[in-house]
Amino acid sequence: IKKDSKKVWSLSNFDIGRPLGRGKFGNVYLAREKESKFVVALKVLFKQQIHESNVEHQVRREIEIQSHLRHPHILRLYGYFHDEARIYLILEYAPKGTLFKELQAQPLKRFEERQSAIYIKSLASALQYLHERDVIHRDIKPENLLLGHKGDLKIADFGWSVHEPNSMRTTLCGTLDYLPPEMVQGKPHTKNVDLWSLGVLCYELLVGRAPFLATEYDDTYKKIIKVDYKLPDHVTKAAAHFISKLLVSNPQQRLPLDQVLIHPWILAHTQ
Ligand SMILES: Cn1ncc2ncnc(NCCc3cnc(NC(=O)Nc4cccc(C(F)(F)F)c4)s3)c21
Repeated sequence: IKKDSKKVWSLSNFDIGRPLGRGKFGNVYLAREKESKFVVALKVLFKQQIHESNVEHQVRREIEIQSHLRHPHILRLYGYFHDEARIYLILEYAPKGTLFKELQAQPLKRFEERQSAIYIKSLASALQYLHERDVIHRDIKPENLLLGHKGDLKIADFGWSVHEPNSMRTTLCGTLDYLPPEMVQGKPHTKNVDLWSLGVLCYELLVGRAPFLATEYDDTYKKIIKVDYKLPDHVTKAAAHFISKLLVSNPQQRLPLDQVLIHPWILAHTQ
């Protein structure tokens, strides 16, 4: 969006298209800015629900953090506006949708090692950019990873991102699947939580399900604390080694991002 970022936007500046996704706080729609014909995604958040869930501070922080980020693998937040009932986020449109949808579309519901390594490398470089700015994403999962028109990965939804270091304040809701031991135990946590999630994501891309999946909430809890996961036989030794360096209970012992980017499994599949 070329206009100066101080511009005050309103709904009348946009033609609204089809829904792209539905969320707890509101839906996201394809939209086109009328003057420039620039296509965006418009995420609508209902103030009532935001207020009831006491996450106003998170929306403000998301806007503050993401509007200053510029990286090829981070979805742009171009701006925002609000009316009496809703907050609108003006987002970069990702034509190939979520990685979650792409994963479901795979014949075996999982990716080959090469494709998985390409996604993981893109994500690791985006996380390196965030961590250099002391930003922790904290919500890395296939639903929050989008694909550009070339199938290139983009991290989205900074609704849970914070500046490091941090101790959990807002009660967690939704799936535990991606949370590291220190967060499920409500301990203060650092950017190393994103390294754990990178390992969980790598497992899910290669296997087709999350490593600590369980039917009961507290079974997942127990498996996370014990780092209790198994890898199917089709996963190569190099991939298994890579995952084992990230799914480590002690946050300090997780493979740092600069090592992730030169791990033999990543180098073998991406040049
Ligand atoms: C599905 N899809 N397909 C193509 C496509 N192209 C672009 N975007 C899409 N989807 C939207 C992706 C998002 C980006 N940023 C978000 N941010 C957010 O959702 N923030 C947010 C929400 C609820 C509560 C809170 C908080 F803080 F109050 F807790 C914060 S959602 C697309």
